[in-house]
Amino acid sequence: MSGPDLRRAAAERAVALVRDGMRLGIGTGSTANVFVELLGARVRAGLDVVGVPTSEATRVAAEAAGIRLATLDDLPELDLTIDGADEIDGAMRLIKGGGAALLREKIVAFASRRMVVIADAAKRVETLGAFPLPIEVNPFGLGATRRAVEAAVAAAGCTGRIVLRAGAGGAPLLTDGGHHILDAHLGRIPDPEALSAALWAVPGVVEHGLFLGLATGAILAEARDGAAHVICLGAV
Ligand SMILES: O=C(CO)[C@H](O)[C@H](O)COP(=O)(O)O
Repeated sequence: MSGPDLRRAAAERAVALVRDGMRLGIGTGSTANVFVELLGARVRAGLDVVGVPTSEATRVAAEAAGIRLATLDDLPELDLTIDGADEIDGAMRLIKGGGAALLREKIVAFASRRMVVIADAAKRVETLGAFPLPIEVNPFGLGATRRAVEAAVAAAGCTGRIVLRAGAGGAPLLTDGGHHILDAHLGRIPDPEALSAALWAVPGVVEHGLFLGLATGAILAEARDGAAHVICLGAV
């Protein structure tokens, strides 16, 4: 049983949640890509939905799959968002942004009545933080913002390296919004709410990858007895 099999199992369960007429938020990443592929097959078989993609990469994939797309200007309220995650804890708090799409992902999730996470069950953790926390920052004043982020991280009881994420070619990565990402290698985040508040207080921070109180459900796939099984958390 491989990672791709588990991603497919979670995405298959998620696509079964989609009903005719739904306004969907469509996530980013390898698991969300499988969802896009499966949703496209249902659309071609006659399902009528409209989707808001959370990244340029997802927009391209969804268009190629034949999914009708809109923006949050056209559709400010969505019925359901399906997205991946880098970590999920027992309270369905998430770390997201491994694919650098956290800003649009959070805007779309916030505009959505329900957000269901799809992931390999290996992403489930006791305490968030083993996955480096992505922090999206404005390029202006990067050095000062970085210092302020380090202070905010310390004030929230965390320690660790803050690394500017590089893109292809080694230059600092630029997100779809034209920002940089600082990855905070914290190991553990004892109080995600405190860290969230501390980061939001830094002017150059555009958004961070802690998704707190946004996920309403999760579909996690694990291998058991040579087959993929899904575990559902929350309302799915
Ligand atoms: O937050 C994300 C992108 O910004 C992704 O949802 C997250 O990185 C999980 O990706 P994958 O399904 O490829 O493991």
